[in-house]
Amino acid sequence: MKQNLELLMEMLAALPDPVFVLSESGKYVALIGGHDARYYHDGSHLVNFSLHDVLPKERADWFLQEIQQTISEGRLRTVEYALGARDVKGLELAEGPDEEIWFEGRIQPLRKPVKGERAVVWVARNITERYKMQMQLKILSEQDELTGAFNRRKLMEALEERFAEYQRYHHPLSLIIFDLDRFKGVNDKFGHIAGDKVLLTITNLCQKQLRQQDLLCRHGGEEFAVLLPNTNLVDAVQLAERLRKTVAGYDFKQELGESYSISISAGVSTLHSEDKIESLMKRADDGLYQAKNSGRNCVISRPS
Ligand SMILES: Nc1nc2c(ncn2[C@@H]2O[C@H](COP(=O)(O)OP(=O)(O)OP(=O)(O)O)[C@@H](O)[C@H]2O)c(=O)[nH]1
Repeated sequence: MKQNLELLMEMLAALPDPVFVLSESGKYVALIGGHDARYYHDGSHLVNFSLHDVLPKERADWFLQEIQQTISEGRLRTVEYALGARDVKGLELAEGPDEEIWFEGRIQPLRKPVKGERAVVWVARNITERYKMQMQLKILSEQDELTGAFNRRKLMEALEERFAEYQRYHHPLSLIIFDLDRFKGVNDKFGHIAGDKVLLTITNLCQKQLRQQDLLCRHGGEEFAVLLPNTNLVDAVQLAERLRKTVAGYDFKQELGESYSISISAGVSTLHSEDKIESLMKRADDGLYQAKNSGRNCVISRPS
């Protein structure tokens, strides 16, 4: 019996992740495990304090709500959250990671009350490395490798999101589709690698002209799209003109080894009520087609 108890105590003390017992009213009832300072700060002083004693109100409210929801559902729940040592009173100077830690919290209701209150076990696992890798993968999955602009997949995702917003709030949404003029000639004369440099430079030139909320995507080989939230057709055309002038006014000497000008053609459209994403794209595409047929290096808007 004594041996079993000793083993149990040994096991509890050696738990790699901190395990809290938190009451329904938000009190830290107990804490065991999580002693490796590479991953965790020592929070043993928290016991007998309340969430609201040691955390900013908003954070404490969130933890409390998760505890209460777990108790009311009566089953294991998993949450993810970030918390830094400086968010928790008394941990500021404790040994442990300097940066904010991402945690996976696994919350399990206890079967019996503790000190007269219902309570949960909250296992807090440091998942910062995994979280960072997920974020990196997400960025990579949304990015065009050559230019660093967003890719078509991100464009479609953003279009869906903005379209849903438009349906609710009717904020204007416009789209520019532009394409390099006679780019085949650039590749033929200077080679594909030089052509790649041109694509990268054009991306950077355009990006500098855009607001943070605008989304520049490489839509196909030498075709780009710019999604413009909160922008009406008149302003979108103005921006497309600015992009056109910026590219046309640039000398690609550094990229191609000799003075060389390249132009773009653009089509512009804006979302209407009763519209679909496909029709917004089609009108911008039609505008681009018309711009190519009108001699290139120009912008054509297609209101309808
Ligand atoms: N260097 C480089 N070239 C590309 C890439 N993707 C597409 N292209 C080239 O872009 C050129 C597109 O040629 P076309 O569709 O004939 O169009 P264009 O010569 O630009 O003529 P217009 O669009 O009619 O003005 C082709 O030479 C493709 O090889 C890329 O990633 N890198």
